[in-house]
Amino acid sequence: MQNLQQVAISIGDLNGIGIQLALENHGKICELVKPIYCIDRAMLKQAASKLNLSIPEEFQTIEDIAPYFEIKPGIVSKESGAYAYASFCKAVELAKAHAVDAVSTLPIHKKAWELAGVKYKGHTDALRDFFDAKAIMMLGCPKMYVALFTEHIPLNEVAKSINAKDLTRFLIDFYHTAQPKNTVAVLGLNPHAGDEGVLGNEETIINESIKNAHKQLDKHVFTSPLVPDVAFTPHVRAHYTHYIAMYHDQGLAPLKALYFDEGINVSLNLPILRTSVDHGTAFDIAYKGFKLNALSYINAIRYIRERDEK
Ligand SMILES: NC(=O)C1=CN([C@@H]2O[C@H](COP(=O)(O)OP(=O)(O)OC[C@H]3O[C@@H](n4cnc5c(N)ncnc54)[C@H](O)[C@@H]3O)[C@@H](O)[C@H]2O)C=CC1
Ligand SMILES: NCC(=O)COP(=O)(O)O
Repeated sequence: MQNLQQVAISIGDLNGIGIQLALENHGKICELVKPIYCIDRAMLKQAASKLNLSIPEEFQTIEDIAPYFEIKPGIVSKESGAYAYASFCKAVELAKAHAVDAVSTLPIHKKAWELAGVKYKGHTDALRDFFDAKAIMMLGCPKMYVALFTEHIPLNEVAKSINAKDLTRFLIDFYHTAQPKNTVAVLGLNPHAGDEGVLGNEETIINESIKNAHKQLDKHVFTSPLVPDVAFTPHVRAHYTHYIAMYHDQGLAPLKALYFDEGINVSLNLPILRTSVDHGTAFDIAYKGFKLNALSYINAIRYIRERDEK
């Protein structure tokens, strides 16, 4: 039998659903990889007891992640934010030291990170800084992946963030790291992709970036800016597996409408492999005995396994 890869799993916000996913799916995860959970035993026991779940055998944990605190299901808290961040940092530390082959992250709450004084909006943002690399956030599944040119910024900053230098670099990095086999659909920004300048001009910059990228790659990879409200209709989707969106909800609203259950989040263009679930902390259903959908979590781990097999 093939040696399984070791994967550090950061435990996410312990007031949310991540720990239930980890406990309930340990058996399935162990068929794919060897997981190491970045959580102290005492915190694990507290969570398992609150969930009324037993701790599976050979559930490998790590001590001294962060101070013990009382789990408060569904509550945004500084303590839980600090623990989630420390757990993520431990997972990255293991990957940096080559003690694991990859990292997979359970969901964190952005406000809890902020309350804990964490300066990053999310994992991707932090990884960019940790590795001084231009990480690319891509979510999806083999039927449809969407990479985000801008992500966790306010909407009123999107248009001014679109410039040819950064977008050209992004397109080239995306091509090298996502390795798309087919033409990649690039979205315009404005309604009707600007309608030849009637409704905005950012498409001129997007077009220029696409041309620059084609020249530097010496191949034709990307479409011209597509009309965003048409780009995800079934007959257009039939032509593409990879999309590039100019902002978060332009890409993720259609993706999650179509593939929320099975989708994952992958950080491209980094020296380590990091995947994640595509959903958040789901505080509304945490510790309430709800049956969770675990497909995103399992697929996030499966992606790591399949990358190893390639
Ligand atoms: N990978 C990560 O760390 C991510 C973190 N977040 C963060 O999570 C927090 C909460 O985000 P929301 O917008 O409320 O989205 P959410 O994904 O936590 O919840 C949206 C809806 O989907 C349901 N849901 C989510 N995952 C589920 C699962 N596995 N099984 C069954 N139902 C599930 C929830 O109950 C809720 O009704 C925010 O701070 C957000 O930024 C959001 C996405 C990814
Ligand atoms: N919308 C994706 C999300 O919020 C997760 O971001 P990250 O934590 O993977 O950077």
